[in-house]
Amino acid sequence: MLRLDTRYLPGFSEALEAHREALLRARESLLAKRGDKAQMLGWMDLPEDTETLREIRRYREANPWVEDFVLIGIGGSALGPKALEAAFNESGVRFHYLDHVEPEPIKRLLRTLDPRKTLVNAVSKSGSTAETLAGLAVFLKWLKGHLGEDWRRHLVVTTDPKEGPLRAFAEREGLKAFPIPKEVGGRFSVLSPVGLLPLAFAGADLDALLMGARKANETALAPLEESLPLKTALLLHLHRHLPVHVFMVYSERLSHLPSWFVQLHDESLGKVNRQGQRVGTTAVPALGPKDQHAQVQLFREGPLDKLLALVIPETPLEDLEIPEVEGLEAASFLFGKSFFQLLKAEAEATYQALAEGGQRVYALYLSQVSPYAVGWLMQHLMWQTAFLGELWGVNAFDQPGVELGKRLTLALLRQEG
Ligand SMILES: O=P(O)(O)OC[C@H]1O[C@](O)(CO)[C@@H](O)[C@@H]1O
Repeated sequence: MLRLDTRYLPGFSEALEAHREALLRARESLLAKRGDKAQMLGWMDLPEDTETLREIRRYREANPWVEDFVLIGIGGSALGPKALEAAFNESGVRFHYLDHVEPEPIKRLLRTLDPRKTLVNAVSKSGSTAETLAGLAVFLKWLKGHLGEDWRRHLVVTTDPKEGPLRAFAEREGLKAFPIPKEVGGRFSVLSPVGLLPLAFAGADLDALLMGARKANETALAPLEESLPLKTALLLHLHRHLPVHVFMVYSERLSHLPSWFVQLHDESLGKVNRQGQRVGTTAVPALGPKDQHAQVQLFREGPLDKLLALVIPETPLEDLEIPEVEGLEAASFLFGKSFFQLLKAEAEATYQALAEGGQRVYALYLSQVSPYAVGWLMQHLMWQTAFLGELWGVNAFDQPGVELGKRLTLALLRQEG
């Protein structure tokens, strides 16, 4: 269950009414593009795709020997799986992410892994991302060197169904390859095989995850008063003059979720709009309660240039009591209380303190940090982003601004010979 709380933003119901027409128009114009594959709206249908889920499960069952799972991918090809696996790994399979190009940690990882127990998953929608291909090349050499002809069983690819160098390579070598539907972009791909394959190896409850995402789809299409993503899109729209959007999550298990959201929000919405104006707000990741001891001072007394969203769980899956300690009476207010009580008190106190400090802040309450609720939350945030794209007059599904950096990197490498 996901619930929006706007208690510190009086006048929100009136604003919702005042923007009714604009919001419904934004939704209509988004949905009108749904049939056109080039519009990249395939993420809306991923929660219904039970066929792919079955195939992923079959593959997982056929490979019970996996103890280490190396995901080579970057951006949308790694952030979603990382966020969910960190929260819901039940299997004990160890996950390693090659979403960087720093040589030392790669060499350290290779020294610790047993190739016979390692499955490498190269993930790239385009199939041509430099960081990913570099990592793949190193792991390929390592697998071949240790396993000889058996290396193919240890490499699985997730990429475009037909195009790109990675697809061509998988076909040439006869590798197992899962498709990322053409009409699904990287940062919207967490519920495609990009996320589902690693999560199957993590033993996460994929049915619940997809069920939660379907619930988000239902609320996205609901009448305005019940349409959670239209409401949160409006909150961001009303505050678009504030340059910073803090996304603060009160869950250690969800510590990677803010980074996933940052890519989704920034890469989708930070653009030149159809009128030639630069638009977008800068998402800042934050984790409670850790960032109470790092960023909250700034959030509370620094510039009033932020809209903050706090994600707060309402109940724990398991709780832990804080026992009494003799001689530590200074902490007696904690004794007999539970860790979740402490977490909740800190979240609520910060929520209030930020509002009283004059910041614009709202909360998204998660019934529990469960696959169902988090699947709902992630799909909800994708809808929010898509609606904002309509409201801000940008294409939320492309990323023209990253191309120049890629071209310059290639030019530099060529110059160096
Ligand atoms: O999945 P790919 O094609 O390797 O791309 C990785 C990332 O690079 C980008 O294209 C640019 O940052 C992202 O949109 C994407 O998630």
